[in-house]
Amino acid sequence: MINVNGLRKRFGAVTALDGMTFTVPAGQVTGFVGPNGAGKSTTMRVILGLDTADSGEALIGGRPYRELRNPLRHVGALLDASAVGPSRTARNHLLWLAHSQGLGARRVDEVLQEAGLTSVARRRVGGFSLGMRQRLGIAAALIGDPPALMLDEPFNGMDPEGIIWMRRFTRALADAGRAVLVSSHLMNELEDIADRVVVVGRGKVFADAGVAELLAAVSDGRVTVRTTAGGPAAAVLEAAVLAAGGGSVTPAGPDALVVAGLSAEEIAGLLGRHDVPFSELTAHRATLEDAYLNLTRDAVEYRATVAGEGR
Ligand SMILES: Nc1ncnc2c1ncn2[C@@H]1O[C@H](COP(=O)(O)OP(=O)(O)OP(=O)(O)O)[C@@H](O)[C@H]1O
Repeated sequence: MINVNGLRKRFGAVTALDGMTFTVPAGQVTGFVGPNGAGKSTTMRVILGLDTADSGEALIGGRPYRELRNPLRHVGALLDASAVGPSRTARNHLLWLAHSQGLGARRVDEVLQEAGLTSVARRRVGGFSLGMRQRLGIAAALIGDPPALMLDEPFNGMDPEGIIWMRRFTRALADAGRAVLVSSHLMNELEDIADRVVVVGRGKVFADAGVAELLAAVSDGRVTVRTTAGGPAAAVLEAAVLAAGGGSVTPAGPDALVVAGLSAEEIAGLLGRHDVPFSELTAHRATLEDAYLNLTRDAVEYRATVAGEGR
């Protein structure tokens, strides 16, 4: 588990962190979302001891990074995928890292395999695409088989196939019991992989909540019914909505109705019992992007952050 508690950090006149506080629990993907300049990278750098906070603390498994012996066995990070020397081969880069942590070549070959890099292991990193560099960054983060991982904008610059791979991989890392922190400036990148999201702006946490809870808050429970029997369907559903004490049935085009106040299961049962034919029922699914907009809708301070700090 990673604990970040009251981190403050200034760079000259810029306040990068302003009391940043959150936890990254084991077995979950925690999304770390906010606009450019919100303080995500600085937080990760402080956790990893690459930057020092002016005050507050960041703990990995209860200890600050600088107190960890063989730190890569405690936490792995994907920060800047372009940071590897271009003339090194992927395998040599990982061997060097492994040796620094008292690990051998066997572990290197394992992580190369896990990251899907075995076939290019002896190629120079200078010729790697950004996607391959991201995979190498993941292999490096995993070298010490750490219980905690931090991935800073892991989807940046990846092609669609790489994005799918990275999403599945991230999810699997958490399912295997690790604490995983994934930063992104786009909420929808975290759809289906994050269990929780920590939304940040101007160096502090703006919202910290479970994804299921966030989606439930914005889900309006509407269902679209596609049917050629619009009249009879509307009659049956309007009666049911009335009996349920609230909701609505609204025509939407020549062969569709939008129903609020009844679940898709209830609608299917009702239409079936009344022999009203239908070809499709679609429950409207709220997205994380909807949740993000809902969270930040009333926040003047946050809107100002979003509008003013794009790089
Ligand atoms: N080394 C530095 N020197 C001066 N200012 C810095 C430095 N590092 C970060 N900052 C500033 O601190 C603030 C937070 O930056 P940070 O990179 O942590 O944000 P971020 O949320 O990770 O955004 P991005 O997605 O753009 O990386 C920004 O205003 C940034 O310009």
